[in-house]
Amino acid sequence: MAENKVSEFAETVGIPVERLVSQLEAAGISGRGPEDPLSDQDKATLLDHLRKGRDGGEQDDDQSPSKITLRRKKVSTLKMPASSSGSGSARGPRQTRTVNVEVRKKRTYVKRSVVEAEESKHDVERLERALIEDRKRAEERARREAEEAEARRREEEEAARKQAEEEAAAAQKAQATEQATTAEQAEPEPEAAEPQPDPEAARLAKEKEEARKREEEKERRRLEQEARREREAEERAARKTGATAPGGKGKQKKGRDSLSVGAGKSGRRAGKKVGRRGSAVGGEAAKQLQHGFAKPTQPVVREVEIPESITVGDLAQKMSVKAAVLIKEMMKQGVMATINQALDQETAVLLVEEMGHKPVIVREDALEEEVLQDTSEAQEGDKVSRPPVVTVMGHVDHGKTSLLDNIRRAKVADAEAGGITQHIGAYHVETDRGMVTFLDTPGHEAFTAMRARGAQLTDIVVLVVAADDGVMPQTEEAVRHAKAAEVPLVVAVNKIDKPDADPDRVKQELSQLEVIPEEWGGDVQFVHVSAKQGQGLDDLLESILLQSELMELEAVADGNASGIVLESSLDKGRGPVATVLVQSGRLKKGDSLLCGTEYGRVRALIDETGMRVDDAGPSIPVVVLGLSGLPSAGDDMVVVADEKKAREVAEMRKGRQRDKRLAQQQAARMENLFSQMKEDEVNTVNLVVKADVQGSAEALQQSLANLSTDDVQVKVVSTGVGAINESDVNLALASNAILIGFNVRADAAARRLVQENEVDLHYYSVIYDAIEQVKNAISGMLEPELEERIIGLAEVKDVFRSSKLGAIAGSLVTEGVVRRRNPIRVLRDNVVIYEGELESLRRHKDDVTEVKSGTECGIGVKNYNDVRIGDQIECYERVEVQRQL
Ligand SMILES: Nc1nc2c(ncn2[C@@H]2O[C@H](COP(=O)(O)OP(=O)(O)OP(=O)(O)O)[C@@H](O)[C@H]2O)c(=O)[nH]1
Repeated sequence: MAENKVSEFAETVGIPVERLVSQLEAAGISGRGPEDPLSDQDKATLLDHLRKGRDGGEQDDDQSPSKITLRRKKVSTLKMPASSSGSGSARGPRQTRTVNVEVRKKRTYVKRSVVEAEESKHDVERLERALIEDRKRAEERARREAEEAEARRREEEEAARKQAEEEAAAAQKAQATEQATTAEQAEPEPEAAEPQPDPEAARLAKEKEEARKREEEKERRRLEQEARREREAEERAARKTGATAPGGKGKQKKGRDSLSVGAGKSGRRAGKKVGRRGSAVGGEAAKQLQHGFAKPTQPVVREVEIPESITVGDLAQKMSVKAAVLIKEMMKQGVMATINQALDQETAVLLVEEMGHKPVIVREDALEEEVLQDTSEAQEGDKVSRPPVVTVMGHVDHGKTSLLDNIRRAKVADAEAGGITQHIGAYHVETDRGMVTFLDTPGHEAFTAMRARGAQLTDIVVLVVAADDGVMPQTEEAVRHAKAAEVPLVVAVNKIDKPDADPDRVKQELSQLEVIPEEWGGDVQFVHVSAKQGQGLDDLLESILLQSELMELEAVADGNASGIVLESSLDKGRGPVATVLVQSGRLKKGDSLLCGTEYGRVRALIDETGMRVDDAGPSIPVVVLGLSGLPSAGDDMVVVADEKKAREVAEMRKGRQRDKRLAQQQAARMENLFSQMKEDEVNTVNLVVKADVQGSAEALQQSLANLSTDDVQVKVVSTGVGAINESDVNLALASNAILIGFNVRADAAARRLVQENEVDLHYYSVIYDAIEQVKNAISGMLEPELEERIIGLAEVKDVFRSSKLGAIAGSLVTEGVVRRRNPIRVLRDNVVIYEGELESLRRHKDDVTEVKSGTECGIGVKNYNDVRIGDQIECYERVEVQRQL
């Protein structure tokens, strides 16, 4: 920038070129000729060097004399003859005079360095002057450039402002029309969303303009600061190159403060920079501002990704609106929500559309679908016929367990408490005619629970009806459930061995439920059996297989297996154990499994007889070892090629389940609130259920919840598998619930807690008992009903009028007893014409409390004198009757 040649600079400074060159050499800038360029940096280095030289010279003076003066004195004698004039001759001979001559000489010797220092001092002064001039010129130039840049910037700003105003006005018009349709949606700036008159737009533009100016001023200051920092850095660098004489530090600093070559240079550069950048920034800013202003005038349509569940707060954030705005929008739609409330995908999509954005549904189950797709593809192959899966249903004690037991040729019924089927499992039996798989369920509860989860397992329902008992409530329910699931029935008319067995009655009663026997023209096979004696069982199996043939049940027998989880439990030694029913493909040892929210590799397969097997084909139930946790009954089971993917899907499902549970809890809380507000009359029985296996827990939950009536709500707060522990007791305490242990007991700690807090704990080993007892408990909670009972009736035979007592009906008690204190009704032709109470009851002028049938009496009715001969007076009482469910 301020570079010039050495010769030019020597001329400016006013010293010979040779001296400047030698000074440069001495300052460490060697190899410079008169025509070589000299940079500002070089000048600064030279100046520093010279200053040091000067300062160093001064210091030398103090230590040794800079000059020596020598003085020399020479004295000589000169004899001169006296003068010969008249007066002196008369007295004596001729005389000589002696003259002393003193010659003095003085010489001063000056040290060479002092001379040089003197010269250097002059040089420094000259150089400083030159550099000051130089800097002044540079500053002047920078100032001019900055002014020019500022002028340019102003022009551009003016142009930008005008353009922005024009655009604002145009956008304002456009928005006014748009306002009508988009209202206040999708506008991040509320003020921009409102229609405004033109002056308002101008004001806004002005405000924007001012904001922009402030911004630019800030930018300018930043650039200046940057320049200053740069300058200082350069100075520091310059100082480093010449910093050798510590003695001169203080002065050097002073000099640096007063004069800086770097400052001039940087200042100019900074000036230019500001100018250049300033104008550039000004231009950009203008563009940005044009854009920034125009932005809110149009609705910003965002693509909003919506997962399966999202909170109100998160959704608002995705749309770049405040949560309050979204909540307001929801209120408009009639939904009251809080910021943390979870919304399902459907609702979220509606809201996003409502607010003018584009919903993008995030398919979290893409991976899941891919995994399942792989399995179904791996199952492709020829379908072969498969064994039917049978569920046995029927009324309690009609012989379901005995039947299954007999078919299986195992003594299950005897081993079980109460002789009632408890474990929900499955087993398959081989017959001469083929294979049949039986689901060992306690009735229709588990069947329905499975169906509720979308798991259609059962191909055929065997309806057990005791021939001596006929169709009972649970028989009817079973029929209803089977029909709802469109599963064909085979009726086993059981206990045919009993003397009072009446199979025709069974047929009759079932046909009323539209279960018509084949021999009566229907399509249902009726088989007479005796589970106890094993009679007719082959016929039953044959009928089942016949039915299954009609249904042409088929499945792919090879490839990756898929099926349904029947039950699961935690085995101390073996970890999570799950019974699965293979529906398609072949499940093998070593397969990677995905089971609901669990995954794993099949470590072992065990059949219903406890034997280890290598694989299991369609319709075969098998116990699987090696899962990560306990899947739920009804969960899908699939074999996947990639265990890692299975794990990912399982984790994802768990997360989804958690979200769903949270959403449900939220809903439940609100529901509770509302229901409490609305019907504080409703009593609630809370239950905490723990059972030995998942299936029993679910069956209990279902059955108990079904006991709910309009007056009493039965809520199963929690169900679980395993012993009752402290946390269960705490939960029961917190929710004021009754604890139910089904085939499980409380551990020591839990027992202590139960005793301390007097928690209601009941153990059961028969589902029916559990249900009955809860039912009784609920009955106790029902508000007793008030029932009216007529206790006596009297016929009016005559009417006496007394001034004191009014009308007195002379009556004969025809039925029961008429009591003085009980309420009465007056009936005329069996129609109630008055309702009230007795004023007086007399017999032979004596007041009595009651009059029995066949006795005459005088009855005075309070506040009623219109009693007539022939009327009847009915006496009744109100009694509380405990209601039953
Ligand atoms: N005489 C006779 N008794 C039978 C027959 N089948 C079952 N029983 C008896 O009926 C009672 C109930 O039989 P279960 O098999 O336990 O009845 P269930 O339907 O399984 O009962 P839950 O599991 O409680 O639903 C038992 O005492 C059996 O011995 C039969 O064919 N003849």
